[in-house]
Amino acid sequence: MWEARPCTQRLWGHKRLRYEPPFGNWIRASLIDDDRKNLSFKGNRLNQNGSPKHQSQEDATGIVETLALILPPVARTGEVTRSPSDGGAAAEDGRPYPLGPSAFHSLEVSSPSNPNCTSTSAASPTHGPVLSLRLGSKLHVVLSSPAAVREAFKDHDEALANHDPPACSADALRHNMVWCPHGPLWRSLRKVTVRELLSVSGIEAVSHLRCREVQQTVSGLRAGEPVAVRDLVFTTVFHVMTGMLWGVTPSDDAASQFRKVIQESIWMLSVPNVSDFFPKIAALDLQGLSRRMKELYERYTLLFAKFAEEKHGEGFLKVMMQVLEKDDKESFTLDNDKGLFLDLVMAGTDTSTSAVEWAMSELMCNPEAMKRVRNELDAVVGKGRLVEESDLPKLPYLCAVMKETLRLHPVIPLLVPHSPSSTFVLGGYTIPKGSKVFINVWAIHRDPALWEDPLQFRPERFLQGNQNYDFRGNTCIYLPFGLGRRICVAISLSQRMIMYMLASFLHCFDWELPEGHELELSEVFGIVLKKARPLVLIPRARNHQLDIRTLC
Ligand code: HEM
Repeated sequence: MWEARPCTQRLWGHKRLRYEPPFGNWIRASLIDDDRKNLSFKGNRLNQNGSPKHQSQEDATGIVETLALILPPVARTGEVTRSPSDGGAAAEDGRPYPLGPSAFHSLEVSSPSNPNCTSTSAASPTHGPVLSLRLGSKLHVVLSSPAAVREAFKDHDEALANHDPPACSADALRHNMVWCPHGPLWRSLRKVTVRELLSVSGIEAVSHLRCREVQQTVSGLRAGEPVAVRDLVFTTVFHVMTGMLWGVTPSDDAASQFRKVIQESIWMLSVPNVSDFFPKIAALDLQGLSRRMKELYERYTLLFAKFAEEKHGEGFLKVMMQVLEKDDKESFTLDNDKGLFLDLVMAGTDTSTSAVEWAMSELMCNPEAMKRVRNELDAVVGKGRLVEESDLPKLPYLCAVMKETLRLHPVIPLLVPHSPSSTFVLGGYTIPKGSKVFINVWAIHRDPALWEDPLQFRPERFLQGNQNYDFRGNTCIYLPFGLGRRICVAISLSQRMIMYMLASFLHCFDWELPEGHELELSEVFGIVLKKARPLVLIPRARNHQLDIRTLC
């Protein structure tokens, strides 16, 4: 009845479910359900002229319905509950209302790119801006319009201040910032991280580190030799992060072990886990993911101790040790430090890597934009020296390229799922405590009612200095870093790293595709939205007056 096909690859970007419990085949079979394959994320199609075409906002439902694909059919009640006006059951006194697509028909939002244009039902054309899916025993809610998101985070910010930790992270990752419940521990961790590491002065203090790593990467490139952009960027960001945190660039062996831990942990967070849909049987750990995550965490613990020993704690670790020693008001321990460091490397590497890979891909598809970036770089930096971080504020077009990339390819397309700590009413519908709330940023960023030509890569739209497009998510129209209390903690650092890497790559080299390679922009949907096929490019030396290889 079930036939194995590489459908899981398209959905989650992994070749197979590696940790297969006794129920492995059963779970895999459900991922490959033939009847539902049309609901899966389709990948980008080609235009008539052969250039890659982005998926339209109408395909946004694909993201949502992809959620429905991840459960075994027996458990998937799968209903998309409709509001009364769509024929759904009306709410009765005291009972939770069904969630439905018409909830926001009366709420209007205007578009910054097109002020005359208003969006009502906004981003999810098939099911509307608010919908619910019952997957297993857990209610999933997806918000797909700025109005819905604004009401949720304006009026119910506190209730939505918890992330919903995946079952496999149970023991291992609960000490860290991303999954820690909203409360004194989370506040302490966030406060110290921002104050000591990610404030303007904290970021400035380690600019030499970013400079060293980026220059080393650039000088290691050989003209004419193909490189996988993803690997190149991952290694650079990874070294920057470890340098910032431990004050040490790990030896090749330790780095490769740590990298495996990071990549495997990220992979596991994207694997559909039965325990997430049936929390009552989570203790059985049917897929062995919790056990595997625990093993990874133990491996990481050894590496953490090794790095700390090597340098007796420098970088952020040194600061955290001092805080631990002198400030007993802070309610965290060395375990929290350990969790926090893992968190920062995990949250920082894959996201920044994906953003740079997407930006390079888009620029390769859009020669006009590429030319404009080049001209800007040559005018500001010239040909006699390398880019420096202090050049970045003078590169507005490059900044617009980064913003447009994060619009079309938000690297965390549904944000980290939030879990209401109390039941609240949103647009007339009840969102129950303990449900799982996703914000469909991907759909909002492609809504034609909010963006002119939403599928076109047009960095110019960000050049008007419109405050609606800042990274704080205040207007709920542009939210690549999320919004509210759990907004990304590293917005400034990410901006710097992404722009600096792009500027250096594009200033030093011309890039071309290897012969026979086609440029395509298909996406793989997971916790991080990645390019389905890694981008491979060949650097060609530019007409510079400096020898890049002699720099480091
Ligand atoms: C392109 C780069 C990045 C993007 C697009 C991005 C995006 C996000 C998003 C969407 C969230 C969740 C917000 C929410 O749930 O509402 C988040 C949270 C977080 N990010 Fe980032 N991020 C990036 C880079 C980084 C980097 C470089 C670091 C670390 C140095 C980092 C650390 C974190 C942490 C710790 C959280 C959890 C914050 C909390 O729960 O309080 N991120 N990020």
